[in-house]
Amino acid sequence: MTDTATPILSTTNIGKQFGGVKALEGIDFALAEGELRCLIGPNGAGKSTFFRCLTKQYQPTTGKVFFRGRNVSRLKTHEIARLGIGIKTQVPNVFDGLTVRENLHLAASARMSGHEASTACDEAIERMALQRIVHERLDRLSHGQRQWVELAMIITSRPFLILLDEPTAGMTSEEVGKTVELIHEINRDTALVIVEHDMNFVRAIARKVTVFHQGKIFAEESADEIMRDPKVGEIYLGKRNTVQ
Ligand SMILES: Nc1ncnc2c1ncn2[C@@H]1O[C@H](COP(=O)(O)OP(=O)(O)OP(=O)(O)O)[C@@H](O)[C@H]1O
Repeated sequence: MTDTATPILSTTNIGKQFGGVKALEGIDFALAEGELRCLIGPNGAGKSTFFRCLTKQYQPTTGKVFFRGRNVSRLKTHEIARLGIGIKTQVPNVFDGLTVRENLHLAASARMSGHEASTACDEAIERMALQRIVHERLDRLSHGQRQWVELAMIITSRPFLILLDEPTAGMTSEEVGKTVELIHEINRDTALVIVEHDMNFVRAIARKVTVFHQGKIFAEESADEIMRDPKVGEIYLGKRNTVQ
């Protein structure tokens, strides 16, 4: 097998049980280098649990997680972050009283020093198009702008892979549109896994989609095929239909 065929991230037989509840069962998942994958599924399907097993917020009950060919099953969140996985959960991870630039500099300084950190901040500001707000305090920004700052903070560490939990939650449709552009920019050199409810966003991202249902992978197809698949419509709506 060549290096390019080795997935950047994979799992074998991931399961998670909460007491008597099997939230996840037998998840075999593989993400190629540079891939952008959306995880979707109806409420309670197991997406968030799987996301948390990947980020190590949860320790899976069964199975293994591999990152760049290395078994990372026993590592903690901060340890996989150090290996080059950027994580954005739904819990804000910014300092409200600091400016955009100061937040970015703090994020970059955790991994690199002086000049290198400044360069990483400049790059992130340009790539996430934050030039106009770089001296604004975080508490003065809109919800969408704060999310973009968090994306910029993640890319200052130049991760190989980014895991995002519902990045467009609470955004206006205009903000969702801009986020699509920013995600595509990030995906030029970084693989991404995105848990997402907003089907317009998933359609716009237009890559392969993994559908969860009742703790298992139900389907794995292109976004277009998923939207047309009546069986996927059925699990969302409880009847034969397509995803809206
Ligand atoms: N901490 C927990 N304790 C007990 N049961 C849990 C816990 N977390 C999740 N579950 C259960 O596991 C199953 C999967 O939940 P999960 O939150 O992963 O689904 P989801 O696809 O992310 O749903 P949503 O879109 O509503 O967030 C559900 O039956 C849920 O009730």
